[in-house]
Order: sequence, then structure tokens, then C-alpha cells
Amino acid sequence: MVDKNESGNEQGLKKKRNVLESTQEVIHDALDKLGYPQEVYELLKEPMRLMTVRIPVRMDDGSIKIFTGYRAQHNDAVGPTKGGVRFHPDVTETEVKALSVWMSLKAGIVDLPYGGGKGGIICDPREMSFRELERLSRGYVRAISQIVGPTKDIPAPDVFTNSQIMAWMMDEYSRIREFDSPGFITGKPLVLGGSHGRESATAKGVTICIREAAKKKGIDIQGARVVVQGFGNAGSFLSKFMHDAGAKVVGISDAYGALYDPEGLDIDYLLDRRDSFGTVTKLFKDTITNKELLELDCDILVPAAIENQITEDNANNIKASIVVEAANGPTTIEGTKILTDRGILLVPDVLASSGGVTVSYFEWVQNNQGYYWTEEEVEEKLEKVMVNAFDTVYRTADSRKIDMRLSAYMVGVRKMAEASRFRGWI
Ligand SMILES: NC(=O)C1=CN([C@@H]2O[C@H](COP(=O)(O)OP(=O)(O)OC[C@H]3O[C@@H](n4cnc5c(N)ncnc54)[C@H](O)[C@@H]3O)[C@@H](O)[C@H]2O)C=CC1
Ligand SMILES: O=C(O)CCC(=O)C(=O)O
Repeated sequence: MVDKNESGNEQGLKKKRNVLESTQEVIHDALDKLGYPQEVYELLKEPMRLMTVRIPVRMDDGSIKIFTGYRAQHNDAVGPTKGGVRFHPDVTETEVKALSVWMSLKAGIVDLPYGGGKGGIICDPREMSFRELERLSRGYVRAISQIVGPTKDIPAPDVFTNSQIMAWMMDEYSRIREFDSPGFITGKPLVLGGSHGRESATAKGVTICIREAAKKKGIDIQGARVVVQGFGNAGSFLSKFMHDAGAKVVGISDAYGALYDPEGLDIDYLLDRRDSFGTVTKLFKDTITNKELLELDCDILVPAAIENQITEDNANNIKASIVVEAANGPTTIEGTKILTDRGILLVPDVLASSGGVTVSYFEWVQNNQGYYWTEEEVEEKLEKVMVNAFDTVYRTADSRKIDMRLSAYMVGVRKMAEASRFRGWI
């Protein structure tokens, strides 16, 4: 049977089914290399729980529309599950499952007391009003309220969700439980118990990984040419950080196209003009495609949008020396192999994009203790965590002569495998 989503995008779904299968392949390899038996793989290859919900929403024109949503909880042996909620027309069950597995790996790599979770709703928020989005966000929380909570599963922002949506979700959960529950969700506005540094945390973590990878490759960030796919939360902050560090951001993109200037784009202007969904290219006539963007001549390429962007079809045309994955799952297994064989240093998603969940953890800790940190404290702690994680994954790859994705999976999977064993699950 074809796993069809609302937009009927079967081809997209086929690709996304591969996302879970690819992840399973690498987990299998990682567990094998670590000497775990097959039963550990059987436990970790899929989320332990998946909830599918149907959410009726009153639209502004008075009609009722039913949306489908998911929440996947991969493994909670280490602690409560944690991960973002995505609002996107191409969301599928398979994608959400894979995203929850990646969250477990991230938590393992940066050593957080969490397992992985992830949620998604099939919808296009770009075509919904503010109030429709509020009703959808609240409806989703009501639908999943039994399986989430500050000590069970803690959501956060992801593609096309933001701090306003987190605020509505937190408010709805607090109403259901009848007490204020800031620790139910992270990525909140500062006035509702959000953390300094969360909004830019994913990009900050990616920036640290780029800096560390550049050192390994002998590339000077000053003057390095950078291409960033996606100009939302991850991509726009990253472009700004790279620009401020003296790099030349020569290409950026959004869902509608891409901009290229070999002399460097005016990042401050683009940041000023982008909308809340990370759209900016619609303002320009002279655009290129996302496909062309990925193949531009540059030193550092950062996919910061969606899955399956670097595949066997284009990996041979990538010109960057370093690819750092801010997005989840932007490179397929085949793409990874081609880039690695070509000597391109690939810093995988589960490491590179783990700054977001790290500062989400800091936010949750602050909510739990009711004591809030300064921006400097958050930055300092994030810096330490990311440098340490990069170093561990790089050294494992180097000593075992494997690519950084496999090494990151080995680092990431170990804690949950051990925790599952101590709990007597395997
Ligand atoms: N926001 C966060 O804290 C984290 C995000 N990520 C990952 O980073 C990636 C981007 O997420 P955010 O920046 O948060 O999302 P966002 O919603 O803020 O921005 C998404 C960007 O991707 C573009 N985009 C959407 N569909 C596209 C398509 N089909 N082709 C090309 N571009 C497309 C959008 O136009 C926008 O510029 C995702 O893979 C997400 O899972 C990973 C870790 C944490
Ligand atoms: O901040 C979080 O808890 C999760 C972020 C996320 O969804 C991700 O890293 O993909």
C-alpha cells in the first residue's frame, strides 16, 4: 500500500521511507562495530512508540479541516524523550520515525539525559492564518497530551514552527494539567521561560563544527566561501555567524529558489527582508535553483533545509571541501560514500545540528530549577559541549578509519544501548 500524505506526494514519500531505512543501516553498522548482538538492533531500529492523531480545526471561513499529526518516541531508557515538532506538507509517519531516531543519537553524542522524540503535522502553515495555526497547535497538544510532559517527552521547534507556536503549546498543556508547566516544551519566548541563546543555538553549534572542521582541513574561515541551503532558523543565523566571522556567504536558498553572488551576499539585508518561514528569494528576479546552489564553487557547504538533498545524483558535483549538515538527513548513504571517497569532510547532522537540543536541555534545566542563566553562561556551556562532541566523533572516525557519520552513530548509540541493557530490556 502506498503511504500517501495529504499532498499526495508519493515520490517524496518514497524518498522519505529511505530516510528511515538508511538510518537503520548505519545503526546496524554502528552496533556491529561496537560488538552488540542483533537484539539490540531490533530494539533500536524503530521508535518504541508512535502516536497518530487526527486534529479537527475550525478554519477562519467556518469550515472544519482535519489534520493528521504524529509523535514518535524512539527510546526512553536514558531519560524522557525530546525533539521538535515539524509543520510541513511533506511530513510522513516514516519521516517522523527517522527524525526521532536521530534525536536519540544527538542526545547520545552531546551526552544529554534524554532519548529521542519527534513530532509532525501534515499542513502548510504558510497558507494558514495566525489564529488557524493557534487552533492547530493547541489541538495537537490536546491530542498527544497523554504521552508527553516535562518528565515524559518534551517537544521543541523544528521546520515551520517557532517560539510563538511553542508558547501556545505550553499554554494549552498548562491548562490541561492545571498548573504552569514551562518544562513541557522548549524554544519558548524568553518571557515564558525560554532560554537565552536557544533561537540561535542550532546555528551556533553548526558554526562551532565548521570552525573545528576547517582547522582539520587547514581552511581559514576569513574569506572562506560558504553556501547555505535554507534561510530559516538554522540557515539564517548560520549565514549571519559566518558573515560576522569574516567568511563570504556566496549562496543561500529557500523553498522557492536560491541567490548567488560570488562577491558575497548582503546577509544583513536578506535577514531584514526574510519572512518568518525563511522565505526571501521571492523578492528577487535573478535566482538559481536549489540544485544549482548545492553545486556552486565554494569551500563550505551547509544544507540547512530538508532531507535527501545530496544523493548519488549530485554528490560527484559538490565542489565544497567541507559539508556540514545543519538539516536533518540532507545526505543519503550513497551521497555520504561519494563525498567521503572524494576526500570531502562531511560533518553529519546528528553531530552538527545538536546545538539546538543542547540549549533546549539548558532551557529545561532552567525551567526545572526556576533559576535562569545569562547569555554568556549558555554560550560558554554550549561551546564546551560542541567542541567535546566534535572531538570525540572526529577521533573515533580517525582511529577506526571510518566516516564521521558512522563514527557519530557509534558515539550516539552507545549510551542508550547500555541504558536499555541495565533496565533489562535486552
Ligand atoms: N530549528 C532547530 O532548532 C533545528 C533544526 N534542525 C533542522 O534544520 C533544518 C531547517 O530547520 P529550521 O531552520 O528550523 O526550519 P525553518 O522552518 O526555520 O526554515 C526552513 C528553511 O528551509 C526552506 N525549505 C523548506 N522546504 C524546502 C525545500 N523543499 N527545498 C529547499 N528549501 C526548503 C524554507 O524555505 C526555509 O528557508 C531542518 O532539517 C531541521 O530539522 C536541526 C536541529 C535543530
Ligand atoms: O530542541 C530540541 O529539543 C529538538 C531540536 C530538534 O528537533 C532537532 O535537533 O532536530
